[in-house]
Amino acid sequence: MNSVHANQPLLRVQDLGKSFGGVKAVDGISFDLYAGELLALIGPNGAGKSTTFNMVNGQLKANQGSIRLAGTELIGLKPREIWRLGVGRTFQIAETFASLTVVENVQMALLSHDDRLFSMWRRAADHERDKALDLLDQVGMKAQADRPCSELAYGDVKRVELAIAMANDPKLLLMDEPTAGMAPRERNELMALTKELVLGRGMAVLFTEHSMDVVFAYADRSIVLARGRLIAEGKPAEIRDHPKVQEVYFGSGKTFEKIAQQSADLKAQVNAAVGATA
Ligand SMILES: Nc1ncnc2c1ncn2[C@@H]1O[C@H](COP(=O)(O)OP(=O)(O)OP(=O)(O)O)[C@@H](O)[C@H]1O
Repeated sequence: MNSVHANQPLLRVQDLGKSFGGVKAVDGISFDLYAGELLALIGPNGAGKSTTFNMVNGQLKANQGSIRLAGTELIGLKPREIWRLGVGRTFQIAETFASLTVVENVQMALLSHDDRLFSMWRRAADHERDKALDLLDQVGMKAQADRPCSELAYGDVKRVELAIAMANDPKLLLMDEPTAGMAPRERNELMALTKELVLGRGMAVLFTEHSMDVVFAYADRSIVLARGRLIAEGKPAEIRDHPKVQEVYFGSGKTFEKIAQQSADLKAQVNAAVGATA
């Protein structure tokens, strides 16, 4: 399945495993992720998605296997070291500083990247404001730079979170349920923007997602976990038609065909309405 890629993978995960007591939360999974790709990590509840995610960002230490970023082994490194190597992640709304303005939030992130101390905050108001504005421009939020984050609509907060994640100039961005709690139109706009950033910056995104319409519309490939094992990998159509996926993931009567059609309809409507490029 990876033979179409001429280059080396940015992220190479091999035989990765993690147990909690007797539970094998992740049981020997392997996958590759290439620059310029959005890879969805999907599967039913308890499949091992969060555990996998947290091993990649260093919050959890793997029991077995290997996670290499551009050839560098990440297992054993601290989360901050992994972040410094270029693995970023988006943080939820509660973790932005709601009382600060939009641009100040991004400046805080730039400050952190440059390893300045929080106590230097008084000088941070001037810290790389232009760079912060440029990041906000990339997510379509420059015009709202001086508004407090607390006043923003939810979809706009998500855009600011993306700008904050970009401050570290990540090679790999991890997004945990990026569209949770969003309306369909907002979901599509955020994912279209994410795709633009991936292509524009040549980075890669690994994201978990429960909304299959988002996965089918925006993921270049998906990997499917069930009970800690990787049961399928491929493009949306390959996932949709995979018998094992149908068996373990969709016992609910909601067919892939319906979801795929909803996803295509929704994307077409949004593109027509906002002129978005996906
Ligand atoms: N800290 C922990 N201690 C013990 N068991 C854990 C821990 N974290 C996860 N597990 C178990 O590991 C398995 C995988 O959990 P994980 O949270 O990775 O799944 P998930 O696919 O992210 O699920 P969800 O979609 O519900 O968030 C589950 O059986 C879970 O109960």
